[in-house]
Amino acid sequence: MNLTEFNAFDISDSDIFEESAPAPRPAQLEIERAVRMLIAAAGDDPSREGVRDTPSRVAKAYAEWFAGYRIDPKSFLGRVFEETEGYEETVLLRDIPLVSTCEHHMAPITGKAHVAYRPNGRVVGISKLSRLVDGYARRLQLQERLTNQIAHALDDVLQPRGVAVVVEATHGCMSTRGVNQHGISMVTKCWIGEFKTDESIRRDLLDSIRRC
Ligand SMILES: Nc1nc2c(ncn2[C@@H]2O[C@H](COP(=O)(O)OP(=O)(O)OP(=O)(O)O)[C@@H](O)[C@H]2O)c(=O)[nH]1
Ligand SMILES: [Zn+2]
Repeated sequence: MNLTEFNAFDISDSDIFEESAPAPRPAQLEIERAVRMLIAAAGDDPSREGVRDTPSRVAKAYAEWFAGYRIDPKSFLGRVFEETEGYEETVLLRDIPLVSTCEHHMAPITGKAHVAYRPNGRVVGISKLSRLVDGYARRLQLQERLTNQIAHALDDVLQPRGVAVVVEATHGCMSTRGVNQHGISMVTKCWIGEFKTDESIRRDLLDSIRRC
């Protein structure tokens, strides 16, 4: 897509969803123009003092909310450590804060992810698990896809004996519009390897997530 020819209504799915090579994004001024249109559509006056700078703020916010299109989250797992002293039990990073955006309504998804793996001689720095979650979350997402992407990335790179990802999140599109229901959370899970085949390992993990 040529930026100089950009029209806000011409973005196609392939422009947005190319996995490894994200498409160029609309220029700042084009985003601001679209946001002014949305302010007017909401029924307000885009030239009013209070909202005059809102389009540029929203453009900046987009860069944060959708930073995940600019990176390959798997690259965070590039550094692995092999001196694990034979540690073979589950490694769990619990309660990773999650901020994402629902692809159906562009409403916030907020919650927590729990990411676990059973090492096969190699471990990663635990902060990289948080970065991995954030990298996939900062895109337009379905919770199911997000859960699977995190798990399969960890499995591909680390090739551990098992991977488990549990995501619990609330969807703004349910709490602020539509059914307008608060206090609901969606729970999604992905089990790979020993977490899928061994029920006691899975149960032990769920116990650890609920509280050590
Ligand atoms: N499975 C799944 N559904 C989601 C997710 N995020 C939002 N949804 C749902 O996506 C659905 C979209 O349904 P539609 O009927 O096309 O849209 P809608 O008319 O706005 O639906 P309502 O939200 O029921 O008003 C809704 O049921 C949302 O609750 C998600 O991560 N996973
Ligand atoms: Zn939604």
